[in-house]
Amino acid sequence: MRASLIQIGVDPDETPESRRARAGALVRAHAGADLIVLPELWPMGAFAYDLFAPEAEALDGPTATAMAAAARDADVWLHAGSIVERTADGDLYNTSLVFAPDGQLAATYRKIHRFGFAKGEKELMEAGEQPVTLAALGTTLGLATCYDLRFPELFRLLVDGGAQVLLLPAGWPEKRRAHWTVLAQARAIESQAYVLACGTAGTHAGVPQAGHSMIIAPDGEILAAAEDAEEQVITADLDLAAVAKYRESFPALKDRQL
Ligand SMILES: O=C(O)CCC(=O)C(=O)O
Repeated sequence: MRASLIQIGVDPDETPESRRARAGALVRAHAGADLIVLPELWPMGAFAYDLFAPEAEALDGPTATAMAAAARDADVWLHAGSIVERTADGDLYNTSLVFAPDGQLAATYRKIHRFGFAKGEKELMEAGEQPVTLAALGTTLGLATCYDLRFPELFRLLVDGGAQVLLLPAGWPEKRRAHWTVLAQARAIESQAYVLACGTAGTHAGVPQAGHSMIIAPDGEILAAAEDAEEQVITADLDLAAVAKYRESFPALKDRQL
């Protein structure tokens, strides 16, 4: 299974509308992949708190519509990163969207751990409550978003739900890049699962982004990595059958006591 991560640049000099068109074109340009992953809150930027309410949209809003069309045109599974979702009640969530190759919305995940200390997401958004896994591509995908990476108990629940490939869109800041690399590798190693961690490039709301997106194997080996925080696409071939074999040969998950 071929996976590509699009580390899209999120800078304030581009409108969300223009970025949506560009993201759609990038997805179409990588139509040879089976699975494409975009970052967290890329339409406006994960730290652009003042744009959360103005850019919030329903699950059939402009980002979802554009990404459904891109998934269909490229004939790929598309984890379209996350949007600020506005519900019918007016609540906001940081919601990830996964589209099937026919353009149908196959899964949504509302970020459980909100980032921002007492401000940002904590102040402006509601917390999701439900871990999400979905069957796709002959495996099980587990969904998590950015700050969730710091909470291994969520990843245990995803593994218990059958996840063998963990998808993590993010808008991780450069100043904590060391945590990004170590924690993403740790989640892969302890989950004995692939981790596809896709961050953003550029600087928005004055926060330089870490970039350095990674595709990590179940034994922690980094199979592909962005070399910096510039916009780029990274690709790797995943051996899905190898996950069960690896878990069998090194039975750390089976040896859990708690
Ligand atoms: O945990 C961190 O250091 C960054 C998390 C973050 O930026 C986010 O969840 O949006």
